[in-house]
Amino acid sequence: MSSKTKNGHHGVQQETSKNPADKSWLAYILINYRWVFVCFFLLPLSLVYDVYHLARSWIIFKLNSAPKKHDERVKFVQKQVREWNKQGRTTPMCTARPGWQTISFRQPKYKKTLFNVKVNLMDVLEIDTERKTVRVEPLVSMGQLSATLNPLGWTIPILPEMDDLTVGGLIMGTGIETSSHKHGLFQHICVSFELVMADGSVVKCSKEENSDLFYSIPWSYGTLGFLTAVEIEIVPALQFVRLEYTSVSSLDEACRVFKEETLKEENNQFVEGLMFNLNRGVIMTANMVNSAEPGKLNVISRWYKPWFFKHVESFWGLDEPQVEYIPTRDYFHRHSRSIFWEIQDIIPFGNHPVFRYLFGWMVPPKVSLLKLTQGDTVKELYENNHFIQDMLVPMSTLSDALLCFEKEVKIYPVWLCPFKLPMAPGMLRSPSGQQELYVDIGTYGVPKVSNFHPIETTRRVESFVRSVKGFQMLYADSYMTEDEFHSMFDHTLYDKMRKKYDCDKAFPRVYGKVSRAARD
Ligand SMILES: Cc1cc2nc3c(=O)[nH]c(=O)nc-3n(C[C@H](O)[C@H](O)[C@H](O)COP(=O)(O)OP(=O)(O)OC[C@H]3O[C@@H](n4cnc5c(N)ncnc54)[C@H](O)[C@@H]3O)c2cc1C
Ligand SMILES: NC(=O)C1=CN([C@@H]2O[C@H](COP(=O)(O)OP(=O)(O)OC[C@H]3O[C@@H](n4cnc5c(N)ncnc54)[C@H](OP(=O)(O)O)[C@@H]3O)[C@@H](O)[C@H]2O)C=CC1
Ligand SMILES: CC(C)=CCC[C@@H](C)[C@H]1CC[C@H]2C3=C(CC[C@]12C)[C@@]1(C)CC[C@H](O)C[C@@H]1CC3
Repeated sequence: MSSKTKNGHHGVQQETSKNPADKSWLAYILINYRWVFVCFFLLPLSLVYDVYHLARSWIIFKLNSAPKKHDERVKFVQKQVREWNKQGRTTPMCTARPGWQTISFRQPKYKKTLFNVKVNLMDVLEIDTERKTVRVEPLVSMGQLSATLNPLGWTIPILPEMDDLTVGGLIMGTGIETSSHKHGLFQHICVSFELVMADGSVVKCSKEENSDLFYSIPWSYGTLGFLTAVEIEIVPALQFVRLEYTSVSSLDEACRVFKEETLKEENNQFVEGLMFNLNRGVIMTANMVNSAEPGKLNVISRWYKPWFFKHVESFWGLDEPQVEYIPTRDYFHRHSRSIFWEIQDIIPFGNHPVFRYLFGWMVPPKVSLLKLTQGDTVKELYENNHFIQDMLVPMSTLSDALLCFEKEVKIYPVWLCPFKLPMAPGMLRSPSGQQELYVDIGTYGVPKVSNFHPIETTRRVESFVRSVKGFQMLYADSYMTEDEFHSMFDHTLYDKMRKKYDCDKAFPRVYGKVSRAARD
């Protein structure tokens, strides 16, 4: 199992076995037997939560109440902001969405002290097949959106894979998927935003209207205004994805094949890599198709199917590329069931066929519920023995970046996802001023190096990323100083918009929200 430490212990057990005397029996049980709580309590609860949400969306969709209610809901957001103005603008604002519900790694501390504004807008508003757009409210999740669009034969061009990611979070933060080499980041498929600003007014922006505001919203983390609706591009969705797995056996080969496949933009709608160690990986390329070759269909969402990353690993070492067909929606959410590979630290036997056949239909536990119930002991354990980061680096530095991660954390699998960074104003400026090819390197798990230190190691990795003109995804822990943060992200347009829309007293700055100090 990838989470075994150097000396062979499971990551979650490492802490207790090192210092058994330090831990009370309760802590020991909480850490080593978290699976008992997860399997018998969280899994059924997650299921109930999902069924409730699905039923609610379906009823609203069928009753068509969402479009009519939208204006009313926006007025409620405006009312709260006007109230805040009346009260003398004393404490800055943030959304009232509780920290445990978010996918971001930490529970934001600032939620307890800032003025909380309820932005409970969670419905698909309109699908316009003529203009090829879908209009949604910010709490619409990726699972909800794919369930709505796919049966109608549509999808958004970039569908980040975890079901519970929300449109608002993906715009105010960022979103990426294996189609990003063609379409860019989530922000690049957005057509327009509707926001409630600090003075309570509603402002719409797009490339044509209030374009400065439009370009400064992505990565602003809710510090320019409250998002109330978004128009996103849609593209036709075919029934299946034809997936080709190519095994690579050295770092050079991995980087070469990954780059070549990414550059074949017209041939490959989706490109992804999983490295199982520095010299062993599988590069996947995929395209949507309408039919599957007989005997090659693999419905990976079925409850008894193995975790997707394990399935991918089984292709390593094969001489010829292997082909299979996966239903499109299953492909989009292929890493949801195993929370990438994080589930193996939570339910260590979760990929065993007996478990899959008996209980696989309840998996995964919801990230939000895991966060809510983790308690201080497990939180500390993750803090000290775990590393969750996505670093966006230029494709030309992929090999160096993988070497850096090997030296600093040695966590595998490593997720590789290419994306194009178009030339556009905003926080994420391409250093050359031209469109550039980047790659997201995702590392989630227990470090296998002896000198891992959560702060120092992360700071060294952050420093490497800055040195190659890369960017850190900010849902995870960032230990950069404010100056370092400013050297990574271009704040020029952001500062201009903060001034224009009088945000200083209204919202914290981005750094104030994403730095480790602002999070529990
Ligand atoms: C969430 C939602 C938003 C809507 N927004 C608008 C709107 O902005 N303007 C407007 O004129 N009508 C809107 N409608 C009404 C929709 O166009 C009617 O429900 C449609 O005319 C139903 O036609 P049907 O019975 O032939 O299709 P059905 O066979 O009932 O439609 C197939 C599926 O597509 C869904 N659907 C169809 N059209 C839309 C749409 N435009 N947006 C979202 N889902 C759709 C249906 O709810 C159904 O689930 C919306 C409906 C819903 C559920
Ligand atoms: N494949 C991918 O791309 C993946 C992306 N992620 C990351 O996860 C995060 C998204 O998680 P999610 O739980 O959806 O979002 P979060 O609730 O974590 O929100 C992220 C930020 O967006 C702000 N925000 C959200 N909605 C609004 C709104 N309506 N108006 C103003 N600000 C808003 C939040 O502000 P506030 O603090 O005020 O609540 C917060 O600062 C992103 O940071 C993303 O990068 C994680 C996994 C995979
Ligand atoms: C694909 C991209 C860009 C990112 C994927 C990141 C995710 C793998 C992580 C984002 C938040 C993480 C959390 C956990 C696992 C890994 C993420 C989903 C936990 C569920 C791990 C167990 C802890 O008790 C709670 C964590 C919450 C956040």
